[in-house]
Amino acid sequence: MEGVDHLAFERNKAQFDVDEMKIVWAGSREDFELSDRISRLVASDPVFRKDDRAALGRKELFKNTLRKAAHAWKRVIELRLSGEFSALEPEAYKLRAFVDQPAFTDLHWGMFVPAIQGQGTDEQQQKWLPLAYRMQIIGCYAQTELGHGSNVQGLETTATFDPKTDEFVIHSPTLTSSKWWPGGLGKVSTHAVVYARLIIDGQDYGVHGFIVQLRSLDDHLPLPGITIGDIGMKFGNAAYNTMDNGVLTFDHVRIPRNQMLMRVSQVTREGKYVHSNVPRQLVYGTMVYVRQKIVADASVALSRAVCIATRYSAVRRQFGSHNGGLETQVIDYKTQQSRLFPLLASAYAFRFVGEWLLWLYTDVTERLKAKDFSTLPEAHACTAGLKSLTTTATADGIEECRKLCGGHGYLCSSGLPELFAVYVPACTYEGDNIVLLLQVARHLVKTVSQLSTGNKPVGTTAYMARLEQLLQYHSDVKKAEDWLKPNVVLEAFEARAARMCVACAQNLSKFSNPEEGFQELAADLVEAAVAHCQLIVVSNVYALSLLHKHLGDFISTGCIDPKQGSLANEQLRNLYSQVRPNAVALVDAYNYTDHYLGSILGRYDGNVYPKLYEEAWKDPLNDSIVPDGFKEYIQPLLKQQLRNARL
Ligand SMILES: CCCCCCCC/C=C\CCCCCCCCCCCCC/C=C/C(=O)SCCNC(=O)CCNC(=O)[C@H](O)C(C)(C)COP(=O)(O)OP(=O)(O)OC[C@H]1O[C@@H](n2cnc3c(N)ncnc32)[C@H](O)[C@@H]1OP(=O)(O)O
Ligand SMILES: Cc1cc2nc3c(=O)[nH]c(=O)nc-3n(C[C@H](O)[C@H](O)[C@H](O)COP(=O)(O)OP(=O)(O)OC[C@H]3O[C@@H](n4cnc5c(N)ncnc54)[C@H](O)[C@@H]3O)c2cc1C
Repeated sequence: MEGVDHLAFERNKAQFDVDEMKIVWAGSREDFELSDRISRLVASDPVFRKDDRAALGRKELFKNTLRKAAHAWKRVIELRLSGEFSALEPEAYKLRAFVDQPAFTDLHWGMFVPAIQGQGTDEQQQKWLPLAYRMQIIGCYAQTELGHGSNVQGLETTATFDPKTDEFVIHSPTLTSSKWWPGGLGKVSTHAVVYARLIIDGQDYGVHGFIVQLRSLDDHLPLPGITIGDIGMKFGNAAYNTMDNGVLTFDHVRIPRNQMLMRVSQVTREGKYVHSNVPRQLVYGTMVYVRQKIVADASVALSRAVCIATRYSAVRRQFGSHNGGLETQVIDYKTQQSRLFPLLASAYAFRFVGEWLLWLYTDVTERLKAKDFSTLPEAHACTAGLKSLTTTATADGIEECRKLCGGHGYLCSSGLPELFAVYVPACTYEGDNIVLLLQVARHLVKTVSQLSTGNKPVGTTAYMARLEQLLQYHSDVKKAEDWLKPNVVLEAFEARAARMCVACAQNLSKFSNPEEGFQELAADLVEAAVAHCQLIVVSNVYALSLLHKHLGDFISTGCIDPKQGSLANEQLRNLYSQVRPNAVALVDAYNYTDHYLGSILGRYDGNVYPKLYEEAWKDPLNDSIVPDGFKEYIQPLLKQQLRNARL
């Protein structure tokens, strides 16, 4: 049987309506139709070809990115995917997603524009946004420096107010204050939102955002006092090297006072600092916005990897042939199922949790407009925690999918090495995942400590209100099927998270200096934060494989006993058997084109071996039969061996 027939056979086994599931995955029929239309449009456009990326050098790769971005922008205008004075339409975002190549446009639309929208005054928005919307200026987000990324309060770039000229002087006082990493900065951006310490009359008012022009709009040369370049090759060959992450230093660069983003705080003509009656953390608002977007995107990256690994596992056969019959499909091995199916479930779970987080984010944004800041800590904790949880699981999941594809998974033509290399920095950018979990832990410990003062926990920490009950809880699971009841699973997760948080809070109270205690117990705090974030995912969807993976937590906190742990495992095995006939159909429901998947192993038609064989011959090394360098380096060796043999 050929790979093609394997997948057709698998598709016939499905026990649900794949077309209906496609709508569920997309979110609505309208979203499905939009994704379907845009993905086909991209796949059929030769400019958006991407199968040649792995063999391109950095310069060609970068120029190819500029070409794609310019072509994409042309399509956006032709298809009217962008309103003259409005932000991009969802179609444009879909186009970017299916073009599938990181570019300066991500930072322009994803951070520069949102920073002005969120932190600029109405007047500043009126001035800058129309230019940005038409891409007559191109911006980036210049926050991180050589010496500080996680610790935003530690940034060193200064913006000193000069009352004589009504300007700020932007300066990089040290080597470590060089801006380092911003995407789009290295070669493209004309402008940046630069984060710098505001200094007025010798006093330091902390980090604020400033709009700074970097390059001439005529000849693209850096403006006086500005030094810019690319920071160099990054992990993976093509991957994130399509992006010009940059370095930037300022030598006393002057900008008008009205280019400080002044929605949260202002500097008057007289040099008076005025802080509006809003939390200072609103300056971090762009990061919260992007963290939410990253969570929404995690399911996309993970589902791509799972789609490739599932289809290939159905095509691939090893061992088990009797009397010359077919060997076993590797998807039928229980070990393969126990590694693959939880990832398949996670991709769906992250899809739903991403939707939920979008709802939470939209809600907090509406409240902020009405000057209600009460849910900001919850929004910060949820975006930070779920960004950390989903990106870690997705990066690990992509790598696991590569291993699930055996040797062929290591080939670039499997699509998996590049997917991993592009995705893995998501664990670091927009907040290192451990640093973000510590922010969640801080929120949890605060919630626990406020319980005694009668403060009612809300949102995702509402379960803490039942602390007494959760501390007494012991699961009453008696048979494997009991683990199928959502409430049974949810209570176990709540009790585990609550107990881990309370244990941390109790241990912290033993320290006279809370900050010292927090440092000392950081590893436990991170685990408690993970337990809480997993609970958020579980309360939105699924769970048993997580329970099995973290069985130690559940048993050591006394929520369940070892017998109940093995019943969960038994139930998990039953579930794998139920997923098995539906696996290929479940990944078909993502509705990904072969262009988007970019993988021979994950081809929709399953025609893996002939295409792998064909692809190998396209490698530049196979352009000549005898390799370049043979005469200089190989032939002399061979001749020498011949001489030695004669001796
Ligand atoms: C080629 C094809 C092209 C196609 C083109 C098509 C055309 C275009 C079409 C479409 C384009 C589409 C575009 C797509 C958009 C895609 C977007 C995605 C882009 C992703 C790219 C990402 C690139 C990466 C960027 C970056 O990394 S930017 C830098 C990010 N940096 C960080 O995240 C730093 C992390 N550190 C911090 O956030 C903070 O320093 C901290 C760790 C939170 C600590 O801050 P600190 O002030 O020290 O606070 P604390 O003292 O710890 O806490 C005090 C207090 O504040 C609360 N807090 C902290 N943060 C927040 C917050 N954010 N909000 C609210 N509250 C906060 C904290 O809880 C404490 O509260 P309490 O006092 O109450 O305890
Ligand atoms: C591909 C990519 C694109 C990027 N794009 C941009 C951009 O467009 N604009 C921009 O401004 N920045 C950008 N960044 C920078 C990014 O935001 C930072 O790298 C990130 O916030 C992490 O900060 P750091 O590099 O200072 O890590 P560090 O904080 O130096 O982390 C190093 C190690 O220290 C640990 N650590 C740090 N602090 C603590 C703590 N308090 N407790 C325990 N452990 C700790 C971390 O967990 C990590 O293991 C980008 C980075 C990458 C990789």
